Parts: sequence; structure tokens; C-alpha cells
Amino acid sequence: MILRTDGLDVGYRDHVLVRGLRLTANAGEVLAVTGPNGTGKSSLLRCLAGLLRPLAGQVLVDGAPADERSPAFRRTVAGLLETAAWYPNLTAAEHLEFVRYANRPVATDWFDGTALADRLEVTGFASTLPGRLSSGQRQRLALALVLARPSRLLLLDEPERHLDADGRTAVGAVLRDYARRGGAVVMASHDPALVDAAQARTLDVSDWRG
Ligand SMILES: Nc1ncnc2c1ncn2[C@@H]1O[C@H](COP(=O)(O)OP(=O)(O)OP(=O)(O)O)[C@@H](O)[C@H]1O
Repeated sequence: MILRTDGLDVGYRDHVLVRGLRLTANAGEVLAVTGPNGTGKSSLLRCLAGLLRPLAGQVLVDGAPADERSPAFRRTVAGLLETAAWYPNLTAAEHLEFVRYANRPVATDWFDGTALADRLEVTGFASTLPGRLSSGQRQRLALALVLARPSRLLLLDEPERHLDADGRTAVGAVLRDYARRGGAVVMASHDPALVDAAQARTLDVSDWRG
């Protein structure tokens, strides 16, 4: 088991969004967190990523509390939760090269997502600067960059954002294969087609309303 939560309360001060959540994500599994707007999907993802402290309970990754400052946690978890940051003067291909180079020392020990990243068809705009990409192309690049980082647990907030129907299906298939190679994916999603393509198990956060 890669990820486990027990008795997890997620929210802000006196505003509990999710209460007592028990969740697991195993190697080989894609878990889709669903539910209406404002029910706490993004907040839950931030909590799993160690970016928002739980109001109660624990998030355990490989048995240790989620902690962004831990090198082991950072080697295990890769995420796309907010808008990606770009180097305005690096092309799409240079972004990918940079991320691969920066992760080179650990790339042989951990999951190598290079082949998966290549399936997002970044090649079509490889020499374009981020400021000149369409929002869908930027989303493909952001996902390719996350996949290019070695990881065993992917945390994604609405990966379908800005993608056309083919792009959503492609992302679903890539996530399915990431899991098949031994990773686990937890994603918030509003897109049943993506959830289907990823063969994801679903968890409706509104069942755990605070
Ligand atoms: N930093 C914050 N401080 C206080 N409240 C917040 C903060 N971020 C989000 N919230 C509130 O928490 C609630 C849940 O927000 P969240 O973004 O987690 O929902 P969501 O399920 O991801 O929604 P959507 O489907 O619209 O993306 C909302 O009422 C939101 O206003």
C-alpha cells in the first residue's frame, strides 16, 4: 500500500469539509475523487500532498506522515495541484529536458515516466515557448513534466482541464499505464470519460461530508 489515510478531517479552521475519511491507494490503482463543486476535492488532494495540514487524523505515504520537506516523500510523490509555473524563456522540450536532468540522480532507482510523458504528444509544440502555447497544450506539457519526474504516487487535480476529448482519453490511458507499471494515482475529476479511460475506482467526497 502506497497511501493510506485514517480518520482524516480536511478543512479550514472551524469549516470541516471532509470528516473521518478512510482511503487507501495501492500500487496498480487509479483512484478518482469525485463530488460536486466545493465539497473539498482540491483541499483533500492538498492534504494528501502534505501542503495542507489535516484537522484530524493522518496521511501516510509508505507508512510515514506526508511531509513535503522529507526527501523520501518528494522522491515518491509527484503532483499537479495548482497552475504549473513556467520558465518563460525555455521551450516545451527544454522544460522536459530540464526536469529529466534535475531528476537524473534518482531516475534509475525510481519509476521512469519518460515514455509515458512522450505519449502526451508534446512533440507537436516542442520548440514553442510556454507563453505561446494554447491552454490545452500547456496542460499536456504540465502533465508530461509531472510524469517525467520519478514517482510512485501521482496526485492530480482535474487533469482533464482544457483538454479536448482525445486528450482526455490519452491522459486516462497514460494514467492507467502508470498504475500498471506499479504506481498509484489519486486524482480529483469531474470527467466520467477520463475516469473510465483510467479504469479508476471512484470515491465520492460528499459521502464523507463534515
Ligand atoms: N485556503 C482556504 N481557506 C478557507 N477556505 C477555503 C480555502 N480553499 C478552499 N476553501 C473552501 O473550501 C471549500 C472546498 O473547496 P475545494 O476547492 O476543496 O472544493 P472542490 O471540491 O475541489 O471544488 P471544485 O469541484 O469546484 O474544484 C470551498 O467552500 C472553498 O471556498
